[in-house]
Amino acid sequence: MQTQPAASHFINGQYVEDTGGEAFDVIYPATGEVIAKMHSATPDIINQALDAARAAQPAWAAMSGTERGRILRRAADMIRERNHDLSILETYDTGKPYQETSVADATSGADALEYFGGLAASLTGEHIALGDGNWVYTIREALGVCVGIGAWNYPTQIACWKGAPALACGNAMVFKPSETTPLSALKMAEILHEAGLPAGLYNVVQGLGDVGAALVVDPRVNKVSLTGSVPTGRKVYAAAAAGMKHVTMELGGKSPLVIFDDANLENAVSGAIMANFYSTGQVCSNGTRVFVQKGIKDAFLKRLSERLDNAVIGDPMDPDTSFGPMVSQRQIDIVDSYIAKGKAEGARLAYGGNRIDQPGFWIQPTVFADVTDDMAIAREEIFGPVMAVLDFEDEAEVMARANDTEFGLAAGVFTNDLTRAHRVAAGFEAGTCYINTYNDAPVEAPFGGVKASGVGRENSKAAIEHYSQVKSVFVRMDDMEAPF
Ligand SMILES: NC(=O)c1ccc[n+]([C@@H]2O[C@H](COP(=O)([O-])OP(=O)(O)OC[C@H]3O[C@@H](n4cnc5c(N)ncnc54)[C@H](O)[C@@H]3O)[C@@H](O)[C@H]2O)c1
Ligand SMILES: O=CCc1c[nH]cn1
Repeated sequence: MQTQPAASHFINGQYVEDTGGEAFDVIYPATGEVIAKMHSATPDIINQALDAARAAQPAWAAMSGTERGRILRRAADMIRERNHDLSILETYDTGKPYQETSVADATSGADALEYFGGLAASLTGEHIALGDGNWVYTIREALGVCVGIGAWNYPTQIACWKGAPALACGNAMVFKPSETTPLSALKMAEILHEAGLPAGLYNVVQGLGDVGAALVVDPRVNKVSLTGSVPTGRKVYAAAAAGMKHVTMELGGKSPLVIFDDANLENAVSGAIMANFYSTGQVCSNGTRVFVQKGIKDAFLKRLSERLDNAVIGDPMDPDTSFGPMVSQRQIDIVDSYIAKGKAEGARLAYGGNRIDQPGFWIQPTVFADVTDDMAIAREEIFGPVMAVLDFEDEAEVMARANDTEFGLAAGVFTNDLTRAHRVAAGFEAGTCYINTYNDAPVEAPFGGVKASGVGRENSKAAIEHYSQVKSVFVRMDDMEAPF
């Protein structure tokens, strides 16, 4: 497959290059090979993208929602038709196994375009009756130019989760993918334009944090949506606030997964695997603090080890492979440092813990048992395949401990006690909660965090609130009065 794109950026409906921008390599995580060479956006490239977005947006907003939606839904169909090639590209970009990318990346992007394309025609205001026959109507308006900034773990999904609602509401988008995974957003831009999106409405510019920062402060930008870490979120939120811009912040987490001793063991182990090892542990909502009630602890750890032995670690392009490499040298070094901290702090290494000696960024799925709340591996987001198993005695105790964190992205519970399940879900300080399941993220449901994990919601009708604003128009039918 040709992994080198025609140029680094996609602006005003076409590929654009500016070799004056700092060069950077795209690495295939499974082998460490360079698969593309890109250039970071120069100030001129950023200007071109924002000017194109600004110029194209009013006519797009003036189109009917039905027309806008038709284009988005056409793009969704095209993504599905090309799912195989897009999934291979996503695997090159991220290292995630094709077994995953073929069902969870381009398809998730297509779901978002289909869902928001379907909603576009029904984005309406309302009529509000006042006294004496007077009334107010509301108009749901686009915000203008939206900037999307992506993380590297779900590059296609993030490009679409931000682009689809933005475009459905009549906005233009300038999207900056993560510098680690810059390829697939360009494909999304290509497909959207092939589907009929007018030029200038979905632009992709490449670069590191400085390019993102330049976009956030630009006065032509009305809204910023970031998917990234909490430290980056704090900077981007502050910069956006200075310009009084709308924001969505999809940030990191250290989510709890609570397993009671009445849970179905096999399902609980499946939940813990999905909460820690899918995408080689690089999922924002991962339940990496696995609280296991003492009565089920030994059985849980035994069955977890048996199931982990079944992981197929190998060539990510092989459809049988279920566990791939980490995304980058930087990320595997971070994970390694946390494994060292876990050992140093006295946690018991129950599974894995070693790098796999081959080119690329390979590490074993890793489980620490006997973890305590104060350990770094229980408090800080690792963003890799490292599960921390903590013991607990009762519900009140575990709820206090589960919520004792600055994060609040997700939380899960496994139990067969119906009332306890709902009580626990209600008590979690988290934006996305799971009962007897983990890490589902369908477009129909709101997704996002509370506390330091974020502001706003992606997906579902809730996202519309974050990509549009409401104007109230007061109408007086009788005479207007004044005091003098
Ligand atoms: N809540 C969610 O939906 C969600 C989803 C995926 C990933 N994440 C989080 O993302 C993190 C991993 O991704 P990452 O390592 O790419 O995160 P990161 O914060 O390092 O980078 C995210 C993006 O922000 C850009 N950036 C960096 N500094 C910036 C600045 N000052 N101004 C503007 N942009 C800037 C980067 O270039 C990148 O595109 C984890 O914390 C993970 O939990 C959250
Ligand atoms: O990485 C965060 C978003 C997500 C969660 N599950 C699938 N995608």
